[in-house]
Amino acid sequence: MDKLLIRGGRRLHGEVVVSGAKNAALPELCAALLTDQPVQLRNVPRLQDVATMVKLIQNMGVQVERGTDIVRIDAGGLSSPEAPYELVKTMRASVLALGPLLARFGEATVSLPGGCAIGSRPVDQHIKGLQQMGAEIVVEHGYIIAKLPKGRERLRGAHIRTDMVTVTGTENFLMAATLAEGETVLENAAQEPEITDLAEMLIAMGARIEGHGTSRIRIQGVDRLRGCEHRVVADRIEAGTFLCAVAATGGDVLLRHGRADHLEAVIDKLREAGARVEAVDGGMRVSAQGRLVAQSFRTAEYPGFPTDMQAQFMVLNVISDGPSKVTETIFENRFMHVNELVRLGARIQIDGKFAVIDGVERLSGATVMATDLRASASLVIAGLVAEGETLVDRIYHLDRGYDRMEDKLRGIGADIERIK
Ligand SMILES: CC(=O)N[C@H]1[C@@H](OP(=O)(O)OP(=O)(O)OC[C@H]2O[C@@H](n3ccc(=O)[nH]c3=O)[C@H](O)[C@@H]2O)O[C@H](CO)[C@@H](O)[C@@H]1O
Ligand SMILES: C=C(OP(=O)(O)O)C(=O)O
Repeated sequence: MDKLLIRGGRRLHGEVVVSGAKNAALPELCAALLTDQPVQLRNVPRLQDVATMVKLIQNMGVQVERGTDIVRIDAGGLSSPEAPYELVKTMRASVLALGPLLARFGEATVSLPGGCAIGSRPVDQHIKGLQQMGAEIVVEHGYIIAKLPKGRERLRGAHIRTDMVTVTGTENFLMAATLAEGETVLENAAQEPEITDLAEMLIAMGARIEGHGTSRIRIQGVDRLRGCEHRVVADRIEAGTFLCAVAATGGDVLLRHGRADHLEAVIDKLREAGARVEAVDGGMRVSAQGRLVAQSFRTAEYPGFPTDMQAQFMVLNVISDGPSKVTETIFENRFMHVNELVRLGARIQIDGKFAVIDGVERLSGATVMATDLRASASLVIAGLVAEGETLVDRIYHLDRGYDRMEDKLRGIGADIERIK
């Protein structure tokens, strides 16, 4: 199992190119299932999750060609609308195949993603919404088995209001609705930039969508969609992770392609903490020196503070002046980095969804274990500031969602190496 060895204490300087967003590329690979024509995605990040999604759709009979950051998908010959457990178990986003398969083929069998480290993560809202669109769905033997009633050829438009804001739920409905009969209205829709990016891709395929990027999306179903070319939006969470890394170590880095307008909640907190972050031509620039001031925050749906940035920002609080309180409102079990940070010298108390942090003067390197994707990123940042050597174990979590993170960090001066 690969590990990362980090010798902390280096300031970061230079330029990093931000990759395409994992959370846009994954639904967009599934959106390609909506048409029998070729789709070309550019700026696709090189991640384990993308490789898993490619395997998943290839397993359905879809042709996929991969270049460095280009993926060509031809779902013209899709023969088996099924997502088996072996492929779904490592990646919850596989549930995104459900909406497109149902919409185009009138049937889909997708393994339940199951629980994962950060929380229970049910998909009840996905199922309820697709049922409202006329699908008959049973959950049997760990699989969501969905089909249209006899005599029906297409899903039908519906008015869907989910109990909570759900990102992949909104994406499933959005994709399903493009080929449904009539109008679908999504209320309480997620507003994440990845939803907007997916909607733009679908529009390029011929879909009729309005209101994406707001909490109310309207979709008029069309008979068929065509192929398209689409560039995946920059990964705001990868960019945010680098912002936190530079703020923690000190230094000055240009994040090429980074979108400051997608990270306002994080950037506001970084500025209040004492870092400089500015949007510049073609990206954003971050610089920091000396100790920062810890910032309390609570996670929320976009445009609030992203839960996917909670662990990384917490490291900043750990080594900044003053007490702070972090409230995790989206997932019930997303503080697993805390015990590992404590092993590096952090002072953090958890009480349910609250973490109370007392800034310390320094962290000291140790062996720590990554437990999920963003927890891994937070341990890497902690390793960059800790004195001595930090060994981050189980980085397969990190590889799920970061495109060559250690190469990018080394490129801006970090002392970090992968140990096989
Ligand atoms: C591939 C992808 O895009 N993943 C992102 C997506 O995950 P994902 O789409 O899985 O997260 P959701 O937005 O659906 O989850 C939000 C909350 O709703 C709950 N819920 C959701 C659906 C459902 O049917 N029932 C239910 O109870 C979840 O357990 C969670 O508490 O949004 C999360 C929240 O921003 C991010 O952390 C993930 O990185
Ligand atoms: C939780 C995350 O991803 P996923 O929904 O794919 O597990 C994440 O990207 O931080």
